[in-house]
Amino acid sequence: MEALKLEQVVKQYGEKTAVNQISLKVSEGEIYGLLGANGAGKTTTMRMVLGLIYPDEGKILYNGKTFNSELQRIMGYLPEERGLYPKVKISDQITYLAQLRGMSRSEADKSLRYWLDRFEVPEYYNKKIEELSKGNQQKMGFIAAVVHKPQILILDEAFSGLDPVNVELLKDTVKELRDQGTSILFSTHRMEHVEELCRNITILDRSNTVVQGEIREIKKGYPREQVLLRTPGEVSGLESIAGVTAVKRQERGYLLTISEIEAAQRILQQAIGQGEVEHFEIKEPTLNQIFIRAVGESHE
Ligand SMILES: Nc1ncnc2c1ncn2[C@@H]1O[C@H](COP(=O)(O)OP(=O)(O)OP(=O)(O)O)[C@@H](O)[C@H]1O
Repeated sequence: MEALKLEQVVKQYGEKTAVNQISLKVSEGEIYGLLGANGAGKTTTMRMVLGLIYPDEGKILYNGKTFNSELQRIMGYLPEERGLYPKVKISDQITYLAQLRGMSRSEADKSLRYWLDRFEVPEYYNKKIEELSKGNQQKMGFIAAVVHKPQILILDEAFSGLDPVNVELLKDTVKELRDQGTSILFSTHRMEHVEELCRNITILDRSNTVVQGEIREIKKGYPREQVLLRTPGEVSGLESIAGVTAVKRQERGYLLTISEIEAAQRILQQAIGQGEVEHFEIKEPTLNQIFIRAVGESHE
């Protein structure tokens, strides 16, 4: 049974449909990517899952059951905008939040100390949020979302404002939580993070689902139209090969765009005919390219 299941969920704000019939399933121990352009309906969907707002139509099921207030104990949320109070001591507010979600004071304190140690900032225990940098505030928001060991974790732009070292730290943490069985609904505009973390995704565009499924399968449905060629020297005549529509010179070779897969063999032959080939690759489309294409197409 899925930890989280949305069936044909609709949310209206007056005349405006913010989310139009979204359906998706998140298994136990899965990171599920919820993607979309600005205003596509991601935050609205997450807020419905959290029970902060109610769907106008459709169903949301948690381990097969509909929402009840007890469920708040098993859910954790890192909102896109910071949700912690700037002037309250970190230990006070995070242990308070954990207690609201069913932990005892001492369990909450132990869990907070574990996370502060894990992020190598035990000294933040006595600090206020306003005393921290933006990135470190984001890390405290993350701790507030996971301190009570939620089974369902909702992360809205979890890595925004973090430097590359902290992005890696949080990514590793998210993977670890997944491996421990947490079901994670993950929203971001950074496609490379989705490629690394998620198996299944939904791409929303202006409240509608435009792409859905396993990333590996989705990619098979898009043509492979880029060829990477690395050669020590120059290769002439690439532009005039049949099926080649663009040639970009790169640091150590070329990135070519092709309109038919047969053009790839012709490129390879042309390059071999003129000397050594260090690397040749027909690239599968990136999620970034798929996103731009899917969202672009739905606007046409
Ligand atoms: N409280 C509200 N009242 C009226 N309209 C709303 C409300 N909240 C969201 N909307 C509208 O619903 C649509 C979806 O918004 P939502 O915040 O879910 O998008 P999003 O995908 O999270 O966008 P972003 O990537 O910019 O965070 C938008 O058109 C937004 O203007």
